[in-house]
Amino acid sequence: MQKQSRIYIAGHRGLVGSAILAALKSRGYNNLITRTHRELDLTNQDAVAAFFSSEKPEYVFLAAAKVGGIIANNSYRGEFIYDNLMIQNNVVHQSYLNDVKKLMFLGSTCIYPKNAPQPMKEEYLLTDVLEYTNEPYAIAKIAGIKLCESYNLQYGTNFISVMPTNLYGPNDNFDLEKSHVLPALIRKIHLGDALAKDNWDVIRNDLNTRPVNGITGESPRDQIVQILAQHGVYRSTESESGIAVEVWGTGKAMREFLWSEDMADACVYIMENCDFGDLVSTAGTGSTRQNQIRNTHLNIGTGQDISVKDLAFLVREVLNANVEFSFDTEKPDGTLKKLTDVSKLQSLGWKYKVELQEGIGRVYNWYSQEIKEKSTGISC
Ligand SMILES: NC(=O)C1=CN([C@@H]2O[C@H](COP(=O)(O)OP(=O)(O)OC[C@H]3O[C@@H](n4cnc5c(N)ncnc54)[C@H](OP(=O)(O)O)[C@@H]3O)[C@@H](O)[C@H]2O)C=CC1
Ligand SMILES: C[C@H]1O[C@H](OP(=O)(O)OP(=O)(O)OC[C@H]2O[C@@H](n3cnc4c(=O)[nH]c(N)nc43)[C@H](O)[C@@H]2O)[C@@H](O)[C@@H](O)C1=O
Repeated sequence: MQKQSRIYIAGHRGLVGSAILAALKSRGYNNLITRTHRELDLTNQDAVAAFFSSEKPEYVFLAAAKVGGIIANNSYRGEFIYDNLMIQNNVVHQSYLNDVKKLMFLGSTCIYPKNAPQPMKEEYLLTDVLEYTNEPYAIAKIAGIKLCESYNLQYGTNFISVMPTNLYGPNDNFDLEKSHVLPALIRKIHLGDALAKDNWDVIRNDLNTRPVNGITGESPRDQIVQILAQHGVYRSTESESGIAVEVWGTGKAMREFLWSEDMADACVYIMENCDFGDLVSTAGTGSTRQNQIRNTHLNIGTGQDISVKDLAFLVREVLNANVEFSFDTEKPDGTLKKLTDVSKLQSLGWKYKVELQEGIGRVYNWYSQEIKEKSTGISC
């Protein structure tokens, strides 16, 4: 990529897209193309075709998708499969028709079988059944990998698929129902600590920044207490601090977390240094060659994981919060372990930098700062 190349970042306001946009800007790329969801609905075939033919991007980062945590994936199954298939079909196909030089498709590690051997190598794709809670999303993502691979093989395109582990960072989704575990725990523990201290300014500012089911910081206290309890933050005589924060599932599920800016760094690094041809260049002949071509996607992760229970303890420690935890075993655990094997990416020369504890501190600072700015109207 040249500094003046026309680079389209689809999903530039999201967790990953915003980090990719910042990473490109900081490296001096100066011809960046963005559209919000409202400006360009990527599920709309005609709109996407018109956009590509007028903007003619040379490089594409496809970080737009329907994304959510375990309950959102399980509840909105139709939307997760339809939106993601439509977005990726439209963007990948128009990239081919408009001679895009290189495209990066973002998948997810949930493409691997539920009981895949650990750590999960790229070659474990399509070797067994998927985790049911996110099967529609995973099937859409697998279709995206195969779309890129098939276009590369038939049309000679240069489309690369990466499979990131669970990500976190600024601009994440902190919705208490639809978000992923790390932002959900940060927010619940933040609110629980404020409730323990009877710090209503903190609670009200949080709800004014992100209302919960229509309840804002201006709502009466009893309604606020009720809505927090519905989302697993409540007063409890059984806990020492007087506050319980509910953790979904047994707490035994293991997850691997990567800081979003590290993820963006990896994406730009791969786009700058790696082509589809490099990923198949070591392919042999016959069935060996076919197996190699089948597994040209790249895992992106840290190679380290933590149980959900220990994650809750770690978040509490970083936030210095005074809450106890209860476990809602009616909620699903999902895949019990999904640790990425990152040896392929490391052999290409990339490794993560930000450790989980540091990242949690950084994202909490971002979260607190955003609440401060929105509640005072003063931008720092
Ligand atoms: N978050 C995670 O832990 C992980 C994410 N990934 C993958 O990384 C990618 C980015 O995820 P993440 O940043 O977390 O997601 P976010 O939900 O934070 O952002 C998604 C972005 O997609 C845009 N978008 C969604 N639907 C449409 C649409 N129909 N038309 C146009 N734009 C749309 C949104 O636009 P707008 O802001 O304008 O509404 C938003 O900017 C996805 O492919 C996801 O599957 C993979 C593994 C883990
Ligand atoms: C990125 C990834 O994200 C999703 O898969 P997931 O990793 O299962 O998602 P999650 O972050 O929501 O949960 C991780 C674990 O954490 C537990 N958990 C505890 N307490 C809360 C909680 O309060 N909220 C949430 N969301 N989870 C909680 C939860 O029960 C589970 O055991 C899919 O989109 C998948 O397709 C995908 O790609």
